Amino acid sequence: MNIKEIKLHQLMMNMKHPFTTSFGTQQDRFITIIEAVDENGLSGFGECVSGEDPLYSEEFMDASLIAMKKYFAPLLLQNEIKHPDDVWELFKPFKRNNMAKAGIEGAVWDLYAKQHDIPLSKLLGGVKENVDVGVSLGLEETDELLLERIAEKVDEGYKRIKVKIKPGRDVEMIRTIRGKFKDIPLMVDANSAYTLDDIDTLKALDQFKLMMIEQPLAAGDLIDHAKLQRQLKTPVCLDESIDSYEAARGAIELGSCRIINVKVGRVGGLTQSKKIHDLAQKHHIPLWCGGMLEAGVGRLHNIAITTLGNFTLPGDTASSSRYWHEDIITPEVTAENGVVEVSHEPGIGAEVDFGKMEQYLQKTETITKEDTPDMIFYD
Ligand SMILES: O=C(O)CCC(=O)C1=CC=C[C@@H](O)[C@@H]1C(=O)O
Ligand SMILES: [Mg+2]
Repeated sequence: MNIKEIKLHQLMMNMKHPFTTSFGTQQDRFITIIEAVDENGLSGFGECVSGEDPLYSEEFMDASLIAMKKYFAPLLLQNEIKHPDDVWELFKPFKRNNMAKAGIEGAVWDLYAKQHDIPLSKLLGGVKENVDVGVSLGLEETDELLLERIAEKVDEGYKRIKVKIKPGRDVEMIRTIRGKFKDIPLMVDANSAYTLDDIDTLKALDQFKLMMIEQPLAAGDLIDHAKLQRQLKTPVCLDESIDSYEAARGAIELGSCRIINVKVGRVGGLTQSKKIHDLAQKHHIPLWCGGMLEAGVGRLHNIAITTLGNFTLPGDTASSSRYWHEDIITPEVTAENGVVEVSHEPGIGAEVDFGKMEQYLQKTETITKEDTPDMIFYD
C-alpha cells in the first residue's frame, strides 16, 4: 500500500453537555486522529477511541498513544501490507491494546478504500444505503431533566433511546420514563454496575418492555451473564465483555447475551468487527454499533460497519451535533428522523477539515520509516 508516514493528531474537544455513566462524568474528550499518508500524498484517517482514564476498559489514551508510537505505527511502516486485513495479523504478537490497533487499522482501511476509489462501506461488504441510529443519554441530576432530554431526542426522530442506569437510579427512574413515554423503543446501559446479588432489581426491569439491558454485570463475567439471561425476559446485550472475537464466541456459546454491541475500537478494528459480524449472523444474534463519544472520523467508520447486514438494531452513531459544537469533518454526520445516509464518496466519505481541527489540536507527531519499533526483544 506504500504507506510513507503516520501522523498522530492529538485533539482536546469540549463536549456540549457533560456525559454521566455509572462510572463517572465526562466533559472533555481527548481524541487522537491517525493519518496514514502514502507515497502519492493520499491520506487515510482513523480515530483512536480510548478513554482519558481506564474506567470504561483498561485502555486509556496516554497508553494508546505510547502503543501507537512505539509499536504499531513503526511496525506498519516497516512491513509492506497488501490489504487492511493484514494489519490485524501484523499486530497480533502484541497483546491487546485494541483501541490503539484499531485507530491505526482504521486509517489503513480508509486509505485503501481511497486508493481503490470505493466507499469504505462497500469495501467492508456493506449492503445498506442508510442506517438507523439511536441516541445514548447520560444520567442527569434529576429524572425531570432526563425526561426533557428524552423528549428532545424523541422529537429529533431517533430510532431508540438508551439511558444509563446505576444502583439507586434504575427501576423507579425507568418507571417514570415509561409513565411519560409509553411506547418509545427504550433500552438501558449499566456499564457493569450490578452483580447477581441485584437480580431482583434487574428482574424488576422486565416489566418495562425494554429492548435490552446493556452490560449489567462485570466485563469478564460471561458465566454470571449467562445465569442472568436465563432468568430475564429482557435480552441482555454485551458491550464491555466483547473485547475480542473469542469473547463473542464464548458469550454466544454460553448464552450470556441475546444481542451484541460491536464497538470497532474495543474489538481491535474493522477486520475483527467483520469476523464478529459473521459469527453472530450465523448464530442469529443481532448486532448494533456502539459509540465511544467519537469525533467525525470514528463516527464515519461506525456508519460504514453498520451497513453490514446483521447490524439490524439502531446504533449509537448519532449526529455530530449530539456531542460537538463543530465536528472536524465536512460534511458532518447528520441523522434525519433517526436515519443517516451512507456516503458514496471514496473512503469514509467526508473530508477531515484541518481548518476546523485547528481549534482542538494540541500536537501532531509524525512517525516515519526511520522510526523502528522501540522494543527490547525484537528482531
Ligand atoms: O454516543 C456514543 O458515542 C455512545 C455513548 C456511550 O454510551 C458510551 C460511550 C463511552 C463509554 C461508555 O460510557 C458508553 C457505552 O457504554 O456505550
Ligand atoms: Mg455500553
